[in-house]
Amino acid sequence: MHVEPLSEDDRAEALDTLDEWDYDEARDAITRRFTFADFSEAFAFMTRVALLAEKANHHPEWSNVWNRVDVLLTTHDAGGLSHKDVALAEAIDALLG
Ligand SMILES: C[C@H](O)[C@H](O)[C@H]1CNC2=NC(N)=NC(=O)C2=N1
Repeated sequence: MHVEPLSEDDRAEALDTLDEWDYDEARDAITRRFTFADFSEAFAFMTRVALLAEKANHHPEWSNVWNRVDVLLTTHDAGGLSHKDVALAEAIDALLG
C-alpha cells in the first residue's frame, strides 16, 4: 500500500524528538544501536520489537551481534521515512527501562 513520506518539516521535527536516533541520509532512514547485558537480553528485546512490528505491520531492518542490536527504520512503501517509522521508533524506545 502507498504511504506518504514525511515532509521536510515533519522529518526535521521527528529527528529532533527522536534524539537517540541517528539520521541515515542515504537511506532516508533512522538508526539506533541498542546494547544489552548479554545475548539473552538482546534477543528478548528483539522478540518484543518483533511483536510491535507485527502489530503495526511495519518492520525494522536490523542486525544482532551478541549483546548488540542495530535497528534501521524506513518505509519501503514510501521510499523513505514516514510516520510509521516515527511511531515504531517511539514504541521501541518505550520498551527500554
Ligand atoms: C505487504 C505488507 O503490508 C507491506 O510489505 C508492509 C510490511 N512491513 C513494512 N515495513 C517497512 N519498514 N516498510 C514497509 O513499507 C512495509 N510494508
